[in-house]
This record gives sequence, C-alpha cells and structure tokens, in this order.
Amino acid sequence: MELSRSPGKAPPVLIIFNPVAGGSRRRRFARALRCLRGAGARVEIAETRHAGHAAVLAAEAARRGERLIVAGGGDGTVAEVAGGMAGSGATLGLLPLGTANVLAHELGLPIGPEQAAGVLMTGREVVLRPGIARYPGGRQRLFVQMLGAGFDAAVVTHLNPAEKRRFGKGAYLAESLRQIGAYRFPTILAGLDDAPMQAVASVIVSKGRLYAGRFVALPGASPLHAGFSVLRFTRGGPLATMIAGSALPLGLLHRVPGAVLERAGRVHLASASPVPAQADGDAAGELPVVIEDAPEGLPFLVP
Ligand SMILES: Nc1ncnc2c1ncn2[C@@H]1O[C@H](COP(=O)(O)OP(=O)(O)OP(=O)(O)O)[C@@H](O)[C@H]1O
Repeated sequence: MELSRSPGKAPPVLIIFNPVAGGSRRRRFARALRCLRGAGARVEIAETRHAGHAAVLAAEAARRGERLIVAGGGDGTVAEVAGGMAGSGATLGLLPLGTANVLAHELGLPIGPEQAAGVLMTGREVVLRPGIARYPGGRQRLFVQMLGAGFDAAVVTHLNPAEKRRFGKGAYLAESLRQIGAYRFPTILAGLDDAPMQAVASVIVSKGRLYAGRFVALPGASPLHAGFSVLRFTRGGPLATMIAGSALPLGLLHRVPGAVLERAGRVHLASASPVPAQADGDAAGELPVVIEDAPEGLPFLVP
C-alpha cells in the first residue's frame, strides 16, 4: 500500500500495543508496523503488561507531549488509552487488533493491518465524544462505545479469557448460553436525565449504534455525538433473553417485546442487589453508576 508522507516528514507515532491475544494479533501488528516503517514513519512501541497498563502508558505519553497516540488492540484497549490521554489534546489513532473491534466498525476503519496503518498516515481527524461512568467514592472510567448493565455484563464478567483467546466471538456465545441458566435478572433502576427511575432487567447505554461487532442495535447513535442512546429491556429471564439474542444478528434488538430505545444526556443506574456492569466489552464493576459525557472531546483518526 502507498502511504503519502515522505520519510523524515512523518510525525512520530507511539503505539500502545496489547499483545494479550497472542499469535495472530502479533502477526497482524507486525504487518501494520512493516507498512508504517516502510512509509518512513518513526514508530515507537509500548507493550502493555497487565490490564489497566494501557491507560498508564497513554497518560505518560500525553505528559511527554506525544501528539499521536495509537491503541493497538480491541475496544478495551482503546478505552484505556482514551482514558489515559483524555484532555491532553493529543490525537488518538487505532490499529484494530481486538476480537469485536466495535469502534472500528462503527467509524468505518479498515480492519486489515496495512489499510489501518494507512489511516494513521493519511487519515482525517474527527472528535469522539466519550462517555464517563462515575461510581461512588469518586472512581470513574471512560468508555468510547457503550456501557451495559445486567445480562450482557454478566456474560462479559464470567467470560473465560483462555476461551476468548481460543474461540473469539464464539466464547461470548458459549458464555451467553451458560448465563441464560445462571443469571438471576435482579431489578435495575434506570433514571434518564430528570425522569423518575424505571425498573428494567438489563440496559445498554451507548455512544454508538453497533453492538457485539457489526450488529445494529441502537440505530441513529454515533460516538461523535454528545449524549447517549439508551436501550432498556423491561423483560428479563431466559425466554426474553433468547428472543433478544436471536434478534441481535437481524438488527432487531431494539424491536423485541419490552425493549425501549431513548436518548439521554445523563443516565443513573442503581439496584438493591449486586448487578454487574461492562464497558466497551470489559468488566466495569457493579451498580450504582452515573453516566455522562466526558468533559472533553477526543481527536480521533478516521479514513
Ligand atoms: N498484557 C496484558 N495482560 C492481560 N490483560 C491485558 C494486557 N494488556 C491489556 N489487557 C486487558 O485486555 C483487555 C481486552 O483487550 P482488548 O480490548 O484489546 O481485546 P479484545 O477484548 O479481544 O477486543 P474487543 O474489545 O474489540 O473485543 C483490555 O481491556 C485490558 O484491560
């Protein structure tokens, strides 16, 4: 692939690489690197050593004054890098090397390593509007795509990392089938803006329209817009969940009985029982949580 910038003029690129999925992820990363270096880019690599490390590396890079910080990984890695560099004014780039790569699909980024490397060299900037989840005690967590509470979070929380590495998206399907039998669907109270709290079984608070890869679940939503699309499921239990699971690949999740799709600028989720949350496909603690737009937008490279 031809990349347009000439040697010597290309800006330095720092890539924060999550190697956790092993073999094919490393090979795909090597292909992207060959492409970048072949085009004269000055590439620096920082490998993550544990969950949460990408945020630390991104914060350090932003403090050093790096202008382009690239997440080499999936949605969880993007969220960590975005959280670490937020507010610095640096631009975020993405080499999609994850399992679902929802943000990449959402914004039309190529998944092929050479093509994705090309975007880092010749892409244009848009402004992502990440969400921020605030927990009691002041802890907070940034997300770029969505936060879910209830059934999907139970699946993510119980997912076996070895199975995920081996079977990719198939591991989510297997864990979903296990959780249909195991999850108890405790009542969640969801408050949108100033409206009274409503009882639901599960809820997805999303920046984007896609869910679990390329399935359209919240039509009209965009990670470039302020505010959230909120998909509430008033029906829980195994049958309603199986119906939702079948509707997802058909793009009909928002149409299943008991589903309500709304917009909100602020969402408050709480429960009297322990209810797990997931953000951008990683376990994200338990309710209660208050979700709002992050204070600043984040420049992001797209084709
Ligand atoms: N070196 C590491 N060892 C163990 N876990 C790590 C390491 N580096 C990062 N992680 C964790 O792995 C999580 C998942 O990684 P990532 O999102 O890149 O892949 P994925 O889950 O396969 O992709 P997707 O979210 O697109 O499906 C990250 O959120 C991060 O917390």
